[in-house]
Amino acid sequence: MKPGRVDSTTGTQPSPAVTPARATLTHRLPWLVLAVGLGVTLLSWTQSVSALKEEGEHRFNRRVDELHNQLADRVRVYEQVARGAASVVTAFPNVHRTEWRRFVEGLRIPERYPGIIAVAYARAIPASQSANLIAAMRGDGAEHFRIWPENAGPERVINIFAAPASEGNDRALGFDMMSEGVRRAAIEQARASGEPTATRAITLKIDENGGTQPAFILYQATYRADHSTATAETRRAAFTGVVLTPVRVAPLIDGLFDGSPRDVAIELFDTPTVAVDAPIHRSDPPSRDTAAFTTTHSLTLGGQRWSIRYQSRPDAPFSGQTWLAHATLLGGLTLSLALFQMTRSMVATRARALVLADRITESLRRQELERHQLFTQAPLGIAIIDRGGVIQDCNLAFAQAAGMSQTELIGIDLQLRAGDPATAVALDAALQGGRERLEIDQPLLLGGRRGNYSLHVQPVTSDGEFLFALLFVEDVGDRRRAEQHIQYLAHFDALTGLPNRVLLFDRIAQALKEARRDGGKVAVLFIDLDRFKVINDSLGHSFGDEVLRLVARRLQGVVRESDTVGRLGGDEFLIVARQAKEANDAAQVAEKVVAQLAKPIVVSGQSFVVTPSVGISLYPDDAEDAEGLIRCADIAMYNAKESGRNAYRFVTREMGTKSRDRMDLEGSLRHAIAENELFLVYQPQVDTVTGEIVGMEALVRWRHPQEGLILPSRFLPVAEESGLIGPMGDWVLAEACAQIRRWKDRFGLRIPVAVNVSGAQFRDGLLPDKIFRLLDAHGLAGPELEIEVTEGTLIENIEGATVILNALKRRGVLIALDDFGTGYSSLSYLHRLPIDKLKIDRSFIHDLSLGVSDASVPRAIVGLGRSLGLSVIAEGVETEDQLRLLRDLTCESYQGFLFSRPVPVDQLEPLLHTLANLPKTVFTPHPPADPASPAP
Ligand SMILES: Nc1nc2c(ncn2[C@@H]2O[C@H](COP(=O)(O)O[C@H]3[C@@H](O)[C@H](n4cnc5c(=O)[nH]c(N)nc54)O[C@@H]3COP(=O)(O)O)[C@@H](O)[C@H]2O)c(=O)[nH]1
Repeated sequence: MKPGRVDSTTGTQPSPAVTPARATLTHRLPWLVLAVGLGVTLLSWTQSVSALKEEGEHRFNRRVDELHNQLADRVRVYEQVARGAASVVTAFPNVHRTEWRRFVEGLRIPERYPGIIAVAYARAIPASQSANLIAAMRGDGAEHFRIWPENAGPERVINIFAAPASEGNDRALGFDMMSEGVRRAAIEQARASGEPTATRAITLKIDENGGTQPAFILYQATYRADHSTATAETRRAAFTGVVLTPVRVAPLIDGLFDGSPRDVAIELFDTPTVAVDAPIHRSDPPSRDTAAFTTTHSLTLGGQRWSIRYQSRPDAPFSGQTWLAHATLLGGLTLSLALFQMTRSMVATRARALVLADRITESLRRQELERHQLFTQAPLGIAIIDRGGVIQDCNLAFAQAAGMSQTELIGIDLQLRAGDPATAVALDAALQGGRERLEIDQPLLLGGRRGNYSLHVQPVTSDGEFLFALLFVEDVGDRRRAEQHIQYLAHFDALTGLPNRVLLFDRIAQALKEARRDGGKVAVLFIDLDRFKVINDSLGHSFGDEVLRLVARRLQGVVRESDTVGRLGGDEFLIVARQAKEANDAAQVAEKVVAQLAKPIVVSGQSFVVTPSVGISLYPDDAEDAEGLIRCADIAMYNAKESGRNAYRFVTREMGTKSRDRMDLEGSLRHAIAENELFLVYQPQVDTVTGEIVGMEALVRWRHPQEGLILPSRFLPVAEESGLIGPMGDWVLAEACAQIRRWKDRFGLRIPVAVNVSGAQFRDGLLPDKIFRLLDAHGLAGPELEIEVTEGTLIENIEGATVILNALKRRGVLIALDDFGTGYSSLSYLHRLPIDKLKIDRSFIHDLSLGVSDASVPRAIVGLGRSLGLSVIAEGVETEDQLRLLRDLTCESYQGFLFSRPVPVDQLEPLLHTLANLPKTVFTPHPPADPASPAP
């Protein structure tokens, strides 16, 4: 696939999955390994144990052979000893017992023949010769010799010699061997066979008192030398006695281990088999443990067949290196477990790797899809070009920007088709590894459409090797247009299309430069439309906008091309007249302005005249820079307004002073609020019939440290213009609420106190919250306070005013409409607003007394109030005539110098005191001195 092109089929390629069967096998693999490992271990261990056993058995057998042969040899030797001793007796039938002893001692029995107790000789005699034998023996020195047991039988075989000498052997002398069955049987067999013959296991006479010690006696018969011993019969006839060799079994067996390890336990049976489990001798005490190896051999001993059972002792090292088997087992187990763990971890690692691989695949798939989406869906035109500048692929946005189809574009050589040389250069640079960005305003490609494009070329490399380049194309036409629009808005007034303040300053600066160079003059005309606010408020903003557009066109018509007409904002326009040689030139322009605007304007079928007030300033006469010139023209414009409107004025020095005074006043007022120079005076409101005080109006005053008392008519306009009306109004409200609280506390005040609220206070929308906080702070319910607003304030924003007044009304605050009658005659709003009271403007009351009015307006207002359920109060009542007229008109209350001027708190308090003491007080007009109000 070409770089960057995404095949949707690859996008849905399934991720590699592990089949369930394979997963199960993989899962079981560690257990399989463990099983095989354990199997092999068990096998190796069994084989190893069996090999060790075989080897042990072999060793054991060898050892047993060695012991058995040794035993057999001994027995043979003992037989030889018996035979040898018998030969001595045969050769020397009269051998003396001392010679016998010498002979036996010469054999060195204790060292050489373990187990043999003695080598003795017993003579065979008939019982009849017993006395002779006793006599012979005693005669030979054996003084105590006797035959025992006496009279045992006719045939006697009497023990006459026993060596080596010992107490036991001596005790055995005289014993008749034939007296006891086992011995007799053996002697008879020995006599018959002529061969050494052993008894079965017996207890020797010498041991009879010393505990059981198994032993046997080896008999060898002796015969007369001169007699034939060829047959059993002849041997019986030639029989002279027996050489007897008593042998204790224990030393015989123990002797086998002299000089070798005691590694085999031996059990001796005096029977041909070991079926009878009662050995005559055990070399070791019986053990509960089964011996590792056992074998049984037979031994012919003095013609008897004995059995010998050999058993390996537990501590005998026949099995050799048994640890090897254990080591094999242990090693095998360890290896199996290790392999199990290893496989398990390998399987786990593999599983993790598979999951990871799946994730990576999934992530790659997603990336691929994202790339695909990005490429195809991007609003940015993207093309992939190869090293030669040929398009390999492109998205729809690119094709749209190029004005060709994607199919047409693929394969096109961009460098050849670039709409301008800069594009070709950028491409060249990119293909050589650089990076280029440029904006072109040409057809992008042949066949493309003209427009603004931002072109960005990005080479893509891998390990420093160029792969392809990405070409991003963005249609920046909208952006350019937006920039141009912003540029336009920054310098032109959106409503009229005239230069705005910024451009006006620039134009003035240009004109000043020119004037400085040429020594000419520049005139600045500040134009403000008279009473435009009234038009705007009463006829609507779109109407007002249309008026402003028409005025702008007319103003453009009165100036030369080199002059500039601009709009400062609102209804304020500015004309910058270049090359004004003298003031008169400027005056002519101003006259033209006045004349042009004197012509009626028709908007929406309504014809009317908008007059201007024009102020003029001149460079270099009045100011040196744009700001100074505009300020001077503004001052002059005010002067024109003050002097009756629809006129023009040149700025003068006096005007400047007046304006400066205004500025000074603003500074002082700012200071006054902070320094508590403001204070309130209160004017009572009185019932026209009863003369009772029914309310009070709070009016602000300023005690200037130098100028003394300043009235609101002087500082309120400055406060309004400078924005100080906000903090000032807040102060008035706070002070009035605090005073109401004090009066309530001192006099139980029950009448409302009215406070004037300006349009600015109304506009910021925070008024209700501010008032609620004050009421709460002073513990007032709401109806103790009355808010006086003018019609103008309400008309400015009737919707907003409705919200604010409703909020105040909900809290119980009273609302009075001030200066009523002077406004906009649009009374339709009245029934929609929560108003309590109408205040007839004092101009109507004044006119009444002069007789210039027929009281129709006050009458109408009283009627209107009644029909709407509102109370009506007249202000500015100075005379009894006026009061009488008002009473006749049934106007409920009045306010004016007739009753009282606005007075400071201390002067009002005696009245309030009286009010507090009288349930229903009737105040007679009693105007107290008012140092805080001018005389009428
Ligand atoms: N926003 C605020 N406006 C205020 C505040 N205090 C006053 N004002 C407004 O300033 C205007 C001038 O007020 P002021 O100089 O106080 O004059 C008031 C009275 O002194 C005067 N008056 C009262 N009786 C008579 C009279 O018999 N003859 C006569 N010639 N003048 C009289 O009228 C003024 C009260 O007017 P009004 O408020 O419309 O009831 C004036 O518009 C004040 O509203 C303030 O704190 N905030």
